[in-house]
Amino acid sequence: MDAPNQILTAAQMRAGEERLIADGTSVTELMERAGRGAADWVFRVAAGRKVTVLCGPGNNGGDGYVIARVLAERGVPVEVVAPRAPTTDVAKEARKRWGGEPVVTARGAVLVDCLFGTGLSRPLSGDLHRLLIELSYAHNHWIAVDLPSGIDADSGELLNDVLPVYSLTLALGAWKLAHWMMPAQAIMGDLRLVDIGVEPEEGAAGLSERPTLFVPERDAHKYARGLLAVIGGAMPGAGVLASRAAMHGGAGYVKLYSDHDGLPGVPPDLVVAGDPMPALATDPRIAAVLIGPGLGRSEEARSVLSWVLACDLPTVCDADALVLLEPEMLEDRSAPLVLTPHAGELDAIGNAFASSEPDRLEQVTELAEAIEGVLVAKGPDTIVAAPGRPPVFMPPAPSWLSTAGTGDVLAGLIASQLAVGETSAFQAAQNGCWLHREAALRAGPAFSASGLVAQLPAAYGAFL
Ligand SMILES: NC(=O)C1=CN([C@@H]2O[C@H](COP(=O)(O)OP(=O)(O)OC[C@H]3O[C@@H](n4cnc5c(N)ncnc54)[C@H](OP(=O)(O)O)[C@@H]3O)[C@@H](O)[C@H]2O)[C@H](O)CC1
Ligand SMILES: [K+]
Repeated sequence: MDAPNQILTAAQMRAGEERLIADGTSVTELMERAGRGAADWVFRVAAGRKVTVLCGPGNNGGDGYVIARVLAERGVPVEVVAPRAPTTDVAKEARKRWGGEPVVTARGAVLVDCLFGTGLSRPLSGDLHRLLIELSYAHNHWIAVDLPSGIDADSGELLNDVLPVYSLTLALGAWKLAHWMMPAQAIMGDLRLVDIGVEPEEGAAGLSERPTLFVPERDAHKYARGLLAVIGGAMPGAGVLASRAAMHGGAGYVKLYSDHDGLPGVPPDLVVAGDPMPALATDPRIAAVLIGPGLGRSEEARSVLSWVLACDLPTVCDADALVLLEPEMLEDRSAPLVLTPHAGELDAIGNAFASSEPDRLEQVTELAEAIEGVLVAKGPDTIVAAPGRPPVFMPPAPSWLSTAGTGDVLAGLIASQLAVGETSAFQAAQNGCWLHREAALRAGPAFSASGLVAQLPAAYGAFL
C-alpha cells in the first residue's frame, strides 16, 4: 500500500514515526511539518477570521502551538486555550516558540481541536469535555487536528457520548483506522491528509483505490464477457433486482434461475430459466454464480446452497446464503468465493465459523482467512478483506443507500464483476462497491433500489 493510501493503527503510526527519528529526523522537525501542514489548511478556512486553537497536554497539543505560531506569523488573529500544560519536551518547546499567553476561553470563527490525538486513552474528563463542547458552540467552523478529541484511534469508538461534528479533519502523516470507521467517521467532516514523510508500513490496511473498469474487446461476444447465473429462491423479487443490477455491472449475459410463475419486474432482456442444476453442473460458459438474495432459509434452500457451492464455480453468497452457510459447504472448493454480509450476517458467519473476535476489523480479517475467500463487510464503513493481504476500506457512500434492496444490487454488481473475470475476486468485490457508491452519488436523495439500478450505466462510465 503506498503511503498516502495506508491506514495505520496508533501503534503502527508510532513505529513509522520512530523509524523516521532513527533515520535522523527529529521529533521537533516532525511536529513542525505536521503543524505547518495543518496550518496551511486552517489558514485557508479562516480567510482572515479569528481562530481559536485548543491545546492539550501531549504532542497533539504541541501541533496546536505550532499552528498558532504559524497563523500568527501570517497575520491571522489567533488565541490559544490550554486547559492542561504541555507534558512532553517537544510540546513544551513548541509552546515556548509560540510565546503567547493562553486564555481561559474564546470565541471566534474557526475552532482548531488539538486537545488529543492518537494518545487519548480514556474518555474526556468532565471539565475538558465541557470546554470542548462550549468552544464548539462559540465557533462556526470546526477543524480536528489528526483526530477529533474523544475517539479511539483504532476502533473508531466515541469515548464520550456527545462530541462536536467537525467540518474538516486533518490526518497527520497517515490515515488512522478511526478516520474510516464508524461511528467516528460520521463526525470527521471532510478528510485531508498532511504529509510529514511517513513511509509505507508493512501489512497496513489501506484505502481502496478508484479502479478503471473493463471495456469489451472489439471482437467480444456475450459469453466472452462472462455469463452470470443468479439463483432465485422463495422471495423472487430480490433475485430479479440483483440480476437487473448485474446486467449493468460488466457481465455479458445474466441468467436468472427461478421456478416461480409470474416473476415480478422481469425486464424483457433478462433471461429466466428453471432448474439451475443441470446448467451449473455442465455448462462451461457459466463464469460465476450469485446465490442468496431472496433464497429463503428453508431446508430446501440449504440444500440448494450446498449443491451450488459444491459446483466449485466462482460464487458470490449474499443475504440468506450467509445465514445458511456452514464450514462443511466450503470444503473441497478451490474457485473464488465472495461473501457480502451486513453486520448481522457477519455475526452469523462468525458463529458458524467459531470466531468470537470482538474488533470488527480483526473479525473481518480472521473470517476471510477462515473461508479462504473474500469478505465484503458492508455498511456505512465497508471493509473488503481477503486471505494473506491487508484489508481495504471503501470510501464512504451516501447514507441514502440505507434502503431495502440496495444489498441485492451490490451483490449483483460484485457477481457481475466476478463473471467478467478480468481481475481477482478481491478486486472484483471492490469494483462492485465502487459502482454501487457511484450510482448512489448519481441517484440523488431518497432513491429506491430501482433508482440505483437506473444509474448504473452512467456509473460504469465514470470508471472507463
Ligand atoms: N506520530 C507522529 O508521527 C506524529 C504525531 N504528532 C502528534 O502527536 C499526537 C500524539 O501525541 P501523544 O503525545 O502521543 O498523544 P496526545 O497528544 O493525543 O495525548 C496524550 C497525552 O494525553 C494524556 N491523556 C490521554 N487521555 C487523556 C484523557 N482522557 N484526559 C486527560 N489526559 C489524557 C496522556 O497521558 P496519560 O498518561 O494521562 O494517558 C498524554 O499525556 C498525534 O495525534 C499527532 O497529533 C506530532 O505532531 C509529530 C508526528
Ligand atoms: K485533536
